[in-house]
Amino acid sequence: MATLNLKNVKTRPHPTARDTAVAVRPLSAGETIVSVPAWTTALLISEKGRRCDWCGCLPLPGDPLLKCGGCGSYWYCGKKCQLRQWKAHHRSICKYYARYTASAAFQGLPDEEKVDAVLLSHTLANLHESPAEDPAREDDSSPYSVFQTLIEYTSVGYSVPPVCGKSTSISPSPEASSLYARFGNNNFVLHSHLTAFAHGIFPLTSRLFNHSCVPNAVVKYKLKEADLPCMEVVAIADVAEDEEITIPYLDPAIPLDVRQHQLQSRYGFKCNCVACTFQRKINPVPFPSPEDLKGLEAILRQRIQLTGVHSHALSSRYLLPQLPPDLFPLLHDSYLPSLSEAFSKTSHDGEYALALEAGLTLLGLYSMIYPRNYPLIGMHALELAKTAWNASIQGVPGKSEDARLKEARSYLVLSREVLGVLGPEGDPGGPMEEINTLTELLRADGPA
Ligand SMILES: C[S@@+](CC[C@H](N)C(=O)[O-])C[C@H]1O[C@@H](n2cnc3c(N)ncnc32)[C@H](O)[C@@H]1O
Repeated sequence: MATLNLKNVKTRPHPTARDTAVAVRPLSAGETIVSVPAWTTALLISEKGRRCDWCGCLPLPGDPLLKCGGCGSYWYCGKKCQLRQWKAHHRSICKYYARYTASAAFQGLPDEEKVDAVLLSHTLANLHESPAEDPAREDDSSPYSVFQTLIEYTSVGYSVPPVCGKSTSISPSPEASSLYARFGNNNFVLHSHLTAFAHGIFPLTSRLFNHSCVPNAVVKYKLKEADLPCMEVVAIADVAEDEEITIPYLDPAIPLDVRQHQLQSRYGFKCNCVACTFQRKINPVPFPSPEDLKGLEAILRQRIQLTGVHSHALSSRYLLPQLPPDLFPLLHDSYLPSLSEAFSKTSHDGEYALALEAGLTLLGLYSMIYPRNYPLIGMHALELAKTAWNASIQGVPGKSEDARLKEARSYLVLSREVLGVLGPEGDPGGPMEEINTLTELLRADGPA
């Protein structure tokens, strides 16, 4: 396929990744770079019967999902979603689905692969079912054509899962093999408020965006009844014209070795982003001794300098490579998980003073590891705001009620700013609604 040239982004050759996406014009944090409807999706096993198999929406209260009368295993918001999925692929799957999912070949797959097996079945059925509507084989910008140009999965030893349909053969067809060869390193896990609910194929996004552990864009999903989920790639930093646009293929906070292994085995490349390069240079780091830890954590909290006004309290530059050597032990693989667990446990147990201290330390660590405006920072700031609010209600010693409320407000402002850059996504409600509710409660509690 030739280079792509869209409104905000185009492809440019890359020395090792074939192509990369660059901005066609300057982009601001919060701008949607591309909007790509799913080609096909498949719900996670845990979400079956909970949301619509077509549009991914949750049912409205008092309006249960409609079950497919044929297979009894697909659920829809209503007739419109059902009809659309029927035409897209369900009519060639429905009567074989029960036999397929009960088969030893399907049952033997791990859950994640079961979802990909169903996704492959949907995709193949879609190709066979709608040739007239699918301009695929001629139109070079159709999802099918773009998908066929994607880089193949290089991992050795994967096998093509069984496909649902008339044939009971477990040997994959050349078409199934060719599609599946691009699944592992190109497909996406759809999420709502950072919680996964489906796997999906978005060929244009796969064709465009490379990975970085310090990305300047992230993906989110918009859900609308009767439409397939739509992916939006959103800039989380200002991007200059011609600058590369990258997204995270995995959580940049995963320990370096695990991250590198996953990027190599699943995507076939060695990541040379600024975070990996720096972490490779300083690895291995010692675990901080209990005596040192208290002092290092205090420094981390000071570095945040949460002024109580806005996210500009967090630096706009990516600071990890400037980390003073004294603080390197905080990058030990087991430190972040233990700190995160300490925060969850203490806030769950109502030990709010301890939770607020651990939570602020964790915010300090996140702000070093993640780029500014990374959604998880906003989610964590919201948790901290709720914890500070609870501490104010409980009259937790150590600070006055007013000081706790002020703390809650400052975390809330940070959370709103960071999640505001991402904008609305996923299911209704979620963090933005929680931020609005808490803002009202805090307003009722007197002046800032
Ligand atoms: C979803 S595609 C990205 C688009 C791809 N560059 C292309 O030209 O079609 C994923 C593949 O791109 C390559 N890739 C992505 N990020 C990379 C990076 N940071 N460094 C090197 N290769 C990368 C890998 O081959 C990976 O399997």
